Amino acid sequence: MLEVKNVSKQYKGEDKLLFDAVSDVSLSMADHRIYALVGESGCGKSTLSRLILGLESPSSGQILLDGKPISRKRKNNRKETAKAIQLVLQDGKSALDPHFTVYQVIAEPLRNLLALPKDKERSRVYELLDRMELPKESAAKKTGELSGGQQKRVGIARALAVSPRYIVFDESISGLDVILRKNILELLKRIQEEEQCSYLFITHEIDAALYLADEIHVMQNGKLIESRRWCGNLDVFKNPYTKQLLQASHLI
Ligand SMILES: Nc1ncnc2c1ncn2[C@@H]1O[C@H](COP(=O)(O)OP(=O)(O)OP(=O)(O)O)[C@@H](O)[C@H]1O
Repeated sequence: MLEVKNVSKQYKGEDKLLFDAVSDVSLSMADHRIYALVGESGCGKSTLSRLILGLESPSSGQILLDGKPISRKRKNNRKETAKAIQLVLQDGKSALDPHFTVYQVIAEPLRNLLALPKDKERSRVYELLDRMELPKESAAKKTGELSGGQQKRVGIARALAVSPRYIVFDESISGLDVILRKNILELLKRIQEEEQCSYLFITHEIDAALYLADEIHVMQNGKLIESRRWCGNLDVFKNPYTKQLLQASHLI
């Protein structure tokens, strides 16, 4: 269980005053489920994802993995957290070093976190390429030579490599055309069923959240304003802001 308990994060704004980028957020993530965090740009989604990954510390509150606080401060803790929770970033181009080959990018967490022998590492990389529907030959390509959709698949393969229990997707489908976006969403759904991991799927696109998630959490100005189990009935959403998001996506 991954638990976000009354977490706040303050930053200094341009006026030098502190403000809450994330304000008193609580969220429990069980195993084998998909959670979506939906909200507009600047509402605090990425800040919350950095806190969950232990890349930053909360100003107050706690993030607990199986009851223990998440920390990347010590090397051992960092490795344990990274094995359990992986991140897929929005933009394949900036998330992946364009000079590295696809093989190097996917093998890196296997080396750093699992220290697999070379033959096992190789077979795992090729297995992941296959599952991501990427051709074998792409292993030798530099990531900068790939299309946007292929870069996203490499980013997902890299996150999956160590079989994490949780994967945080931060705007991972934005910038794709409609067909690629649908393909990636279908792929994510299938992978989650196969791997039985949990996702925190962070997006400003509520329709994508509804396609994937078991639970929808809506964020505005750093706060969670509505959290619902998604049962396929849009009437469950009561908050006017959520309704605005649904209207903007032509869902109501
Ligand atoms: N390191 C930082 N220092 C100061 N302010 C920050 C920092 N990181 C984020 N912020 C501010 O905190 C608020 C929330 O930002 P955050 O990036 O978490 O939002 P977001 O919902 O992920 O937006 P986007 O989808 O555009 O990335 C914004 O006002 C942002 O400018």
